[in-house]
Amino acid sequence: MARGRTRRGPVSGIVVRVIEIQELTKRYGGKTAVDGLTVTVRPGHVTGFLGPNGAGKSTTLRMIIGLNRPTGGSVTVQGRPHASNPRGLWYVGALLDASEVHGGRSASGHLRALARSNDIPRARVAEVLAQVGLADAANRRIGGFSLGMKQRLGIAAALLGDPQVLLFDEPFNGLDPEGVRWVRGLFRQLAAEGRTVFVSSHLMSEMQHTADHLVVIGRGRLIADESLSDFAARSVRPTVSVATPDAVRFAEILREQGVRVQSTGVQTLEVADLAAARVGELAFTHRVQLHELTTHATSLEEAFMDLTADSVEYLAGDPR
Ligand SMILES: Nc1ncnc2c1ncn2[C@@H]1O[C@H](COP(=O)(O)OP(=O)(O)OP(=O)(O)O)[C@@H](O)[C@H]1O
Repeated sequence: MARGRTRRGPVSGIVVRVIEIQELTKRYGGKTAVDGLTVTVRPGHVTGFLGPNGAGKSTTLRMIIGLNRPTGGSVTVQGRPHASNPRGLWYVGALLDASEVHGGRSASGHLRALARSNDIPRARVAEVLAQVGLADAANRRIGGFSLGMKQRLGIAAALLGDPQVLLFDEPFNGLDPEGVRWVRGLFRQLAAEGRTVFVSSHLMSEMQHTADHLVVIGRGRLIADESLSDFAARSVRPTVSVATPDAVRFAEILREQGVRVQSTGVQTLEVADLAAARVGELAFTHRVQLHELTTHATSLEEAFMDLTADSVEYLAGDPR
């Protein structure tokens, strides 16, 4: 934080960094984009906000900062509706749509305008441009920026007011692998500083290396709100692939033990909920010859797709 600044929280002397979402609903005509969502997003974590396309993530983020007005329910940041916070960027920094910037302006001109309208010291502009790696592009027109550079500029704008609450909508779009690694490190650092970091994505593969807590929605409704490790423990079940010339008999033996078995080919089986060592022991006891015994873990991405399968709005057609 810039020297000499004092943070004026909503309650004198106390900084509340939490986002409280209560029964939040947004309808567009007959379409319900967000449907009675209740979630608390806490400080000190990177919270991943996951859901398939059209699940209502962007609409929720826009309602958090008062850009969209809820049809029902409420959302408060640091104890009050954000739209009523004067000098908003001191409280909440948000990267929503990185392409929504004036292409004719320079990067530093864009940030200077934001700083001016939010009463933020001008010195912060150079600080945040350096922080996101755009110091050399400070005077270049945004219109010539790549999508990745626009994302970095959007992140710089979010950091400008040194806020305790940060929202990022699909921040990895357009970033190269080095950019992705950098953003992950930045989010972890911001959370370690005790800030609230809420990051939307429709890809679990992006979130599993970024977030430590997950909020999953589908069709505007809450599906899961738990730590990444709890989600993984609950949903990632190892399966064991078995290849044997005696597949039919071995499947019977396993079923007699109460084990779930599926035939995956003439000589192959997939065994659920039983460790490979135990499968091997049973084969040995019953003199079943094994050609292969391999453990697979379902990926978190598969678990996420299973979880949200009923809420996917846009399914690709059969490519025949
Ligand atoms: N201004 C609007 N007018 C009408 N419908 C809208 C509007 N904004 C969003 N919607 C609809 O609300 C639903 C939720 O959209 P939203 O953009 O919040 O989803 P999302 O989870 O952010 O999706 P994505 O990952 O594709 O960005 C979608 O069905 C969308 O078509």
